[in-house]
Amino acid sequence: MTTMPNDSEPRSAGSATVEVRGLTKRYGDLVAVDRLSFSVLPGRVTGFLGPNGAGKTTTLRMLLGLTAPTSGTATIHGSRYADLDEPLKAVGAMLDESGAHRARTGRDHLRVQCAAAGLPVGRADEVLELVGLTQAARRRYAEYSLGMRQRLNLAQSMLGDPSVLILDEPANGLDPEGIAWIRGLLRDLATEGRTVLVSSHLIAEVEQIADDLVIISQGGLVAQGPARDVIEGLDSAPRVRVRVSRVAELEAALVSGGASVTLASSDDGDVLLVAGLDATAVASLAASHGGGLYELTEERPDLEQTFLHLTQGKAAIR
Ligand SMILES: Nc1ncnc2c1ncn2[C@@H]1O[C@H](COP(=O)(O)OP(=O)(O)OP(=O)(O)O)[C@@H](O)[C@H]1O
Repeated sequence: MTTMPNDSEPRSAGSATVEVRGLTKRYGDLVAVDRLSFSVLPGRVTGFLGPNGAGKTTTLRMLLGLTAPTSGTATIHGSRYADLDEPLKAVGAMLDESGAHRARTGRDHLRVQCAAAGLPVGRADEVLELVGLTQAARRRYAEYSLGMRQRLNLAQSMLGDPSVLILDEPANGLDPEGIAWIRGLLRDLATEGRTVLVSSHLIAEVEQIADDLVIISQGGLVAQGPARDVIEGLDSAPRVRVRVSRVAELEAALVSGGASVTLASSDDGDVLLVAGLDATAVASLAASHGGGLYELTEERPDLEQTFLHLTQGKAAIR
């Protein structure tokens, strides 16, 4: 896909290229990252997930040598970022803004970056093409939409043709077409053998693209592993919603039948939310104990709700 092969870096799947071990960051009394350990494999897209404030950016900044850990280690190809021989070829990063001057064109911004990094200036046009900004290359940064700025930021991270990409919320500001595009690009980059670590606070955003997931909450690890296994491990079992005339009697029968029951109110009166029994079992108990049956439906919590519940409760599912 790119024209600057970097033969010094491994491109085949194998052992982890990013390793985080016991990583901790304290700001006074606040523990932003708490003894975090995880590994990221080459040739795969790894989604780094957590709600706002979970510690994702702080972790990525420590990986990139921008924030000093309180304790623990974060390495790329076995070295701390500061010890990498050719950091721009080893790692491309996208954090916050690109730092582009508002009056400068996107192309000139990248050319300046090339010159500063000792890369051929022609590389600027290659990465602009890669992110679909060729048409806008000569427009000033001030005129770029948020989505275009994200693309330029991504182009900048690709300048050194890095084998590891660390991207903080790259889909922010992109429209649905842009999101589909970035998914395709990340997939291609991983297929080329690169390590792609991409953060998000929305599980749905990375669910379709990530091969692996690392989920954190309040600075600590909640789950990590192949995305399919992690998602299957989330408690997304359906629950049954039932409305009857004899609510208390049915509730008692459900509980003695082994269900866990939550009483909620709705516009139509009290409703029982039942987990641990399927709809047929609930219907049968409702027929014998509930009196008049007004409603019985099966609800499957959506993935985002399950993720929020998991990270708020910080229940470990490893
Ligand atoms: N420089 C700092 N000084 C003090 N506290 C900080 C600093 N940087 C981050 N924090 C705090 O550390 C915690 C983790 O923040 P961080 O930005 O890493 O989370 P995040 O998961 O990236 O969230 P978001 O998606 O909102 O950026 C937050 O409580 C934040 O307020």
